Amino acid sequence: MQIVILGATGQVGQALLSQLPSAYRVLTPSHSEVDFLVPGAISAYLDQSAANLVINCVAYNQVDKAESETALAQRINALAVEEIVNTCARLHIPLVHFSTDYVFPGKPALSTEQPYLEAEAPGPVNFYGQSKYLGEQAALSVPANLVLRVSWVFSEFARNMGQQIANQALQGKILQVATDQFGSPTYAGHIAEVVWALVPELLAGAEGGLYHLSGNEAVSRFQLAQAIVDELILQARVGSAYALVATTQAQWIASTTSPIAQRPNFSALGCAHLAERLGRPLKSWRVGLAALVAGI
Ligand SMILES: NC(=O)C1=CN([C@@H]2O[C@H](COP(=O)(O)OP(=O)(O)OC[C@H]3O[C@@H](n4cnc5c(N)ncnc54)[C@H](OP(=O)(O)O)[C@@H]3O)[C@@H](O)[C@H]2O)C=CC1
Ligand SMILES: Cc1cn([C@H]2C[C@H](O)[C@@H](COP(=O)(O)OP(=O)(O)O[C@H]3O[C@@H](C)C(=O)[C@@H](O)[C@H]3O)O2)c(=O)[nH]c1=O
Repeated sequence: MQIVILGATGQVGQALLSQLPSAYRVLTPSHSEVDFLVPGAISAYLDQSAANLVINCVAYNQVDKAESETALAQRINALAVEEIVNTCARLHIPLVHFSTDYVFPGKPALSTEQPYLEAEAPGPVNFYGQSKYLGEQAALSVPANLVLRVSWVFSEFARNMGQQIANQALQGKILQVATDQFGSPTYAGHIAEVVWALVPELLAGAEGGLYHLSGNEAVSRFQLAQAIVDELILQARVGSAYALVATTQAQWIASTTSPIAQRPNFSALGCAHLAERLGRPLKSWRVGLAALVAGI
């Protein structure tokens, strides 16, 4: 079986490759080989690929910049996804695609809120979320396609918020982190595990659908950063006296000079639906902390 992974240099792409089951041959075209900004490039590549399944990890992920670079975000997160969906449908092969918690407007910033379920109405509050919403809806127009909404992804691969926090702490910088934004962190290695568990069903013709996939626990940005610092201390990478400074989103926005997009206050994802399909509970995001820190 031949699988095409688009965006294999990103953190989810690298996690998928690091756990690639030996049963599959994989093609990983580079950004320049299949540039999502070039209409027709994706279909031309997939047409000659002899793929049995496509996994799309490409995204325009810069939440703040997306507010001004709307055409770029729209092209990569929505229009290019439509092109993948149409090509996969014509070739009669399934697509695995990723969406985000930022399709939701957010609930009040309280750790006691119930995580979002798939049945709840989206309503993005920023352009990144809006473009991802259009992309996921295009993918879901074909029943064979699987869309996994993931959130606050971190890993030992590529650039991500977890690495940013760890690097700043390692440099001894004072790190101010918001206590009033809640979400569910997701370890990219766990995303890969789940994808490879579901691929055999998809290849056998099972329906895809929409599922939430996260580390199954709502925490604040501050709690996530604290967990990373605790791991740095545990691995003796920073001294035990290192302390984070609690802040609020409003203070964080006020302290930055560049324009900031609005973000949901609480966007944790509830994963019971996916756990049922997998026949096992989702793993905690905390399983990825040791790998994150060891990789820096
Ligand atoms: N990161 C996060 O916190 C979250 C991510 N997601 C979703 O998960 C999925 C995977 O994200 P993640 O792995 O973090 O993303 P990354 O930002 O780590 O990787 C993005 C990938 O897209 C590629 N890419 C960017 N622009 C183009 C283009 N014009 N043409 C072709 N390739 C391009 C990059 O290639 P190169 O590096 O070579 O330029 C890279 O391989 C995405 O759908 C994302 O929206 C959802 C929620 C949270
Ligand atoms: C870097 C930093 C962030 N923050 C807080 C404030 C702000 O709300 C939020 C922004 O951080 P980031 O820019 O890293 O996060 P952001 O880019 O908004 O992260 C999102 O990325 C996209 C791709 C997704 O799909 C989402 O699931 C989510 O992971 O974190 C701090 O409080 N202190 C800091 O030093």
